[in-house]
Amino acid sequence: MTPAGLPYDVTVPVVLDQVSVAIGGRPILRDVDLTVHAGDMVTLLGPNGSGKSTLVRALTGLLPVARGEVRLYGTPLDDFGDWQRVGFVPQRSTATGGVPATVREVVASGRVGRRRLLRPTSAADRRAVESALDVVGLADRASHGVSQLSGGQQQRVLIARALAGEPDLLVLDEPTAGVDLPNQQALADALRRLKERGATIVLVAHEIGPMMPLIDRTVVMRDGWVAYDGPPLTQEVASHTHHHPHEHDVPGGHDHAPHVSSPFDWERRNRP
Ligand SMILES: Nc1ncnc2c1ncn2[C@@H]1O[C@H](COP(=O)(O)OP(=O)(O)OP(=O)(O)O)[C@@H](O)[C@H]1O
Repeated sequence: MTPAGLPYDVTVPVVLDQVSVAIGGRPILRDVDLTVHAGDMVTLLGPNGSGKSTLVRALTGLLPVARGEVRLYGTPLDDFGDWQRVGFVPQRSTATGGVPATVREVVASGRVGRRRLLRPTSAADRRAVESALDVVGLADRASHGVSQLSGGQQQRVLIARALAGEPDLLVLDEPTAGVDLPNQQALADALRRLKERGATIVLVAHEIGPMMPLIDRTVVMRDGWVAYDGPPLTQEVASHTHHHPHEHDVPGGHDHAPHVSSPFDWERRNRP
């Protein structure tokens, strides 16, 4: 309920309302306001360490919120139970490493939220799995072990797993990091098909590449703030947010986001 006692709009997939997140007592997200409208594809850009992963982990309920509220489809996260509507593709490094499963098994695990408990897989489940494998171009590898695949192909397995769940909202955390152009193109094609079905997509990315034409809106994070929220940024402007390979070497405990001289500096909002 809103403060005025009215129900929230159930057609709006994502609302972050003044959300702050702290990790180990350190503020990571500060008073973030973000609304994602149904059917939109929104990309989150920003320098390394600016809080993009933290934001998507907070909105998928993987991280607790210190202040403010996250609502999915009009329901505060604490009360939200419709998780089968939400697909999440985590950063690759945290995913399939060492899992002795076949491609088809991993993709089929994406149907778990759609199946009734302890029921055998239905024809609809099998169709969704085969179609997802097809979309990411891995139908011919379905019985291979995931660990035999390249990094880019493993990433596509995770995407197929999310697609198999036929999500209304798909959240992807850097699916293109370290992925070659053909794999990026395959991902863009998969996302286009999902979008044509009316799905809402939130994408954390450093490289936009072939996904640029699909994007409805860009949000740029800086130091845990929303620095820009508006029309899609051109590749040229987006390139100001490039990875700096040595940032991970900087000891923690202070903000290591590099200074980026770009339009975001003067378009920044939400500063105290
Ligand atoms: N588990 C954690 N423990 C301590 N600090 C963390 C943790 N996760 C994230 N952080 C810190 O939070 C800040 C934001 O990290 P986050 O991963 O959200 O940024 P990002 O914009 O997604 O960066 P990247 O491009 O590296 O993925 C960083 O300073 C990071 O060091």
